[in-house]
Amino acid sequence: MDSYFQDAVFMGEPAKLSLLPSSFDVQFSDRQLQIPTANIIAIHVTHRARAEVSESDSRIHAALFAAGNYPKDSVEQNDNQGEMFRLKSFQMEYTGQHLLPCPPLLLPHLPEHLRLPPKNGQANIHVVISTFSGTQKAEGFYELALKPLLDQLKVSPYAVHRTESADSISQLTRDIILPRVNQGIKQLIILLSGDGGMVDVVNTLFSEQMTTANAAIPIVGLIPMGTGNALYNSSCRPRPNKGLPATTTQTSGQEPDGTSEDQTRGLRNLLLGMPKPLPTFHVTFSPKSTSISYPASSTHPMHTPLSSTSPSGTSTLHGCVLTSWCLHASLISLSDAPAHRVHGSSRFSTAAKSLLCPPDNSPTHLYKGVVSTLHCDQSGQEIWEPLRERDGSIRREHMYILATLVSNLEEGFTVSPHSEPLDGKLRIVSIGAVGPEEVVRLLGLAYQGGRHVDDENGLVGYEEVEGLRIEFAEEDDDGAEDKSEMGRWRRVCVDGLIVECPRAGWVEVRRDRGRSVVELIPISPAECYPYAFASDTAPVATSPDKVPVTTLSLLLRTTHPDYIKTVSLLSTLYPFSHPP
Ligand SMILES: Nc1ncnc2c1ncn2[C@@H]1O[C@H](COP(=O)(O)OP(=O)(O)OP(=O)(O)O)[C@@H](O)[C@H]1O
Repeated sequence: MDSYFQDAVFMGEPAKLSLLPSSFDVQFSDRQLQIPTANIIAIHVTHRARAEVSESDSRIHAALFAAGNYPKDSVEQNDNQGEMFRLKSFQMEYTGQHLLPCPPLLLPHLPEHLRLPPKNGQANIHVVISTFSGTQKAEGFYELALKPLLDQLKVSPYAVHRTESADSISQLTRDIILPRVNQGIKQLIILLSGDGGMVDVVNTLFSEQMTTANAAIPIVGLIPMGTGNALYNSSCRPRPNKGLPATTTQTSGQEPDGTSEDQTRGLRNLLLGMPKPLPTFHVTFSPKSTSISYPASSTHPMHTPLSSTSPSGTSTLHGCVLTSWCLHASLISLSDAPAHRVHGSSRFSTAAKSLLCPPDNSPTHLYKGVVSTLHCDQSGQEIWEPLRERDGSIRREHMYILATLVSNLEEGFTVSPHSEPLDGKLRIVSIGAVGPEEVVRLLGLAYQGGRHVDDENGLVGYEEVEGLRIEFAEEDDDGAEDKSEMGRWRRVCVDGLIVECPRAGWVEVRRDRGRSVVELIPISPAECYPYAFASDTAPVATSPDKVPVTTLSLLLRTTHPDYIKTVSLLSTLYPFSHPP
């Protein structure tokens, strides 16, 4: 294989460096170190030498940050849930005229959003740790990976906020972020959470007054700490099934070698990505709709009336991921119930089982109502059209209804394969009255890169729409043992929030067309051009009076075979110091 080599000193020891599509290689005289490219956060130029550096002394100094996840008590575990992450730096120094040839990962200087100065003594970079998200790993990730990275990069002062209740992120947004937004002060929120944290930020900014002209929309850098992380998996990392261009360093016909992966959990995007407006939608609920939650102390759901500012009594929520009804909404709602929460991460499968094959042997529920989609014709005229059966009749029973702005609901579940990161297009996925085996088969195809939308039997509807309306024809479920669950078939999910509509109620979803309230740092340029590391890439020339010092940041995973290989080498050279 043709490759580019750079003579170097790596942690004080002579070595040859090369950066290939799949790995960063350090070749010592007696051994080799290989680090997967997927774990590289960035190569950071921290210093450029003065003009007095002579041509004969054109050494380039570099430091390498490495971070990895490892089991809590140094015990190897095989599931992702048990892993923790950490960051580590390595110093490199290399000679010659060229900077390490990896422009997509090169960070010549900190991006503007990490250089936001404090104002009146208050930091404008906020780290928000959602302590309950996912399997509660956000605090550990902050301490072991994010904090050391921010500190070593010497980013502007930042404030750290930890959630203490389900309302913490909304409160922070309302009390601290929003007033500064209105003063025109640019802020960065580094959000360690699942989709729920983003929904709280978005809804608070929509619900509170954002004075128009002067408002400075906050930027969000998302660090995925939730269960599904739909927004992150759709907009902030490349999809595994998306093909990448071949390069001269690849043997013809070879699949890309894991290079499309980004295992840095949002840290690479934070350093190398450019903020983009986050598309959103709004959902209007008929009067008397209630949000559903399960308080820790109770096995019964709590119904809280949605607030309404409309004279007609309707309520509005905003979202950036999805609105669903039928199986998806029931699944999210049921899996949150205490009876299923006790199953931990397998609560979704136990909830799915009880919905598809009810324990009392009753048939799988088919959801009753009329669902219409909204399109605009060429003159901008709005046209509502109900979903129909093949014979042209209006469809009145449904199994799966989901409108989404994103491609993936979790890493491997591609619900909307045509959705591109932040493209702002609302797409609906619909399945009519099919049995449990069929719906399992169809949704299984979504795990194969979204093949369900091309189902040969034409059972899956998939189209881009402007909006969606559901008119419920579900009566109360008299069979429900718990009377507070009687309206369960009229529950809708908006980005994880569950709302129950009254009998004969309705829901309407529309794309937001106005100004975004948040900018998201999406997929980084490094992900778009991962093969620019290849040998045919022209190295970045550096004149002798511009000698950069760089930092290479890596995130390593203990369970990845490459990591185990790498760490066994690294640990003999530079032992990790485990936290107390
Ligand atoms: N200290 C806390 N006490 C109570 N609730 C909290 C606390 N911290 C966070 N929460 C709530 O926990 C929920 C976490 O949701 P989030 O979406 O971040 O994670 P998730 O549901 O595990 O992941 P995803 O939505 O990606 O599947 C949010 O509703 C948040 O408000």
